[in-house]
Amino acid sequence: MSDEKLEGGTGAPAVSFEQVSKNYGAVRAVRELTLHIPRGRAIAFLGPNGAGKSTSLEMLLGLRKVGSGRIEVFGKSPRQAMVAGHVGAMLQSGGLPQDVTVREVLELMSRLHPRPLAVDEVLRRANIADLADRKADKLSGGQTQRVRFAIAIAGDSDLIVLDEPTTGMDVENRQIFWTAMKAEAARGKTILFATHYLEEADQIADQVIVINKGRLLANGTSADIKAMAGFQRVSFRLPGISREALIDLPAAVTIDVVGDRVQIQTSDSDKTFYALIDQGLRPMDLEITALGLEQAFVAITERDNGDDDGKAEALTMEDAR
Ligand SMILES: Nc1ncnc2c1ncn2[C@@H]1O[C@H](COP(=O)(O)OP(=O)(O)OP(=O)(O)O)[C@@H](O)[C@H]1O
Repeated sequence: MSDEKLEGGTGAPAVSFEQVSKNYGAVRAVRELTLHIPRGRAIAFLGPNGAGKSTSLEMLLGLRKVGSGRIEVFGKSPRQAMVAGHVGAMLQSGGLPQDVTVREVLELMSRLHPRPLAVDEVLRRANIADLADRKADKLSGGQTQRVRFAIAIAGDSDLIVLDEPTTGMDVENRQIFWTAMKAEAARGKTILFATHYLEEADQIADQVIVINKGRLLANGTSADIKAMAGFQRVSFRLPGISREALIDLPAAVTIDVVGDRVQIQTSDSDKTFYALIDQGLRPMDLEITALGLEQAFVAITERDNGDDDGKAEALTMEDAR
């Protein structure tokens, strides 16, 4: 069987996880994770520290054994997909070799791939032509990250996996990096990236996957995730109010009362606001703000952490619509 093409069947998703679990002793790092990632999209993989992102990505790359369940990459096992050159990766840690230039590093790495890009093309795509003749071990943290991204794309792979690629980059390096990454996505590559920079995920990702405590919490567009969390925050002052008096407000997702300050996350701020008025209440210093992805992420993970029956119900795109 030739590995030149994606024989997993043209319909096979880029990545599928079926009921995947992984324990480290007593730590349940990944729990019954089922995911399907279509081809040609940029997907943000989000979760708080310790949620199981790196473990999932390492299993997907064939670097860590799957505990139970099944992972397929273009219809193949992770290892087969790796060997066939379908996957390029940039992991969280990993330095660059000493005493060689960036160009030499890329030449070396290209030899590991069955169908590498020309090194000049990699330098161009990763926007690091200016670093080509610099010694690889003498670069700044942000420059090192950009060279590591170049290594990830050097094989012209169909799937590019990036684990917190912009850690340590300043704003300028991050912008250069995301421009290069978006260009790869525009070439039809599937890009799966874990990040803690949620604003960037919001701008760049076609699809957002959120995991918490090793389980799938949400899977949809950025707008879907915001809708799941409650789209807006209504905040006002109302002296003497109790949380109990507000508990039946329509569309309210969470209600917090601290002193005379009330904060409500709502999926429909008009409905919530008019219900307040209908109850004869007169809120003061009213503010209505849209939730960003970061606030939505915090809201859904906090809600899940407060869910003490231990069972998370994954929210999907269908739920949000
Ligand atoms: N090699 C290991 N041995 C034991 N426990 C581990 C190991 N690697 C990870 N863990 C634990 O498994 C859980 C998931 O860790 P993982 O690194 O996959 O999470 P993460 O979402 O990538 O976190 P972060 O955002 O902090 O990088 C955590 O509780 C972590 O402490």
